[in-house]
Amino acid sequence: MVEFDDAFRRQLRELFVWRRDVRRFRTDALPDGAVERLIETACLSPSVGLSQPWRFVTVDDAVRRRDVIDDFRTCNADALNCYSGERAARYAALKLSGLEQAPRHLAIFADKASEIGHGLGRATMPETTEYSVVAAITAMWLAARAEGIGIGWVSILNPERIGGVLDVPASWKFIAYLCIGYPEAECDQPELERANWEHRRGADEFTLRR
Ligand SMILES: Cc1cc2c(cc1C)N(C[C@H](O)[C@H](O)[C@H](O)COP(=O)(O)O)c1[nH]c(=O)[nH]c(=O)c1N2
Repeated sequence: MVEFDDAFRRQLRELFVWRRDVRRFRTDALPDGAVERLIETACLSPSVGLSQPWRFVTVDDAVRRRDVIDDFRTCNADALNCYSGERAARYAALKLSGLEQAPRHLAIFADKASEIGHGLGRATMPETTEYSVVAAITAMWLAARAEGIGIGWVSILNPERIGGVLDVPASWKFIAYLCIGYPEAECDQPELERANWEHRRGADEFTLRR
């Protein structure tokens, strides 16, 4: 049996504190196999019925990457139009993706048609397929940070267009597009907090007692 001591627990807590959503990447390449190793770790995550519905698409083709960046620009311009006044000015000043600089792009889908797991746990809650994929992404995010690798989750994208650009099966639901690379800097505070967009709140604010 493997046991974890207090020193490990303290370090694990630091890992959670220092994990960041990264938008500012160095452009130097990651070591060979780094992304593949992160995918392997992500595959250790819990999944409904052990269905392992995560599907990973590494995106290295320059044309496809450019199409994704163009889609981000379109979606981000549309998003800006949803704000007005001072909030719009603040939104416009945010950096909301590192798509241009990040050396690696990784798209992640949930396979809604997979029969792995034989439907266990999904009859009343089919959305647990997507939840399982998100659990894997969170694991990857933390595992990456433990190696000094940054991940930025980009959701300002059109899921249908991304599915088309990447030519994936129709049953794959788009979950996330990740930028992966070394961060320009490390920080223990969310970038959106530093930019005065929103602040991290304490657990009490989100906890009901019954
Ligand atoms: C599902 C989902 C989707 C997105 C994000 C996160 C998650 C969980 N985040 C990152 C988000 O802004 C960030 O996690 C919070 O601001 C908290 O910061 P840290 O992750 O603690 O650094 C994010 N960030 C960004 O700049 N562009 C984006 O499109 C998204 N989309």
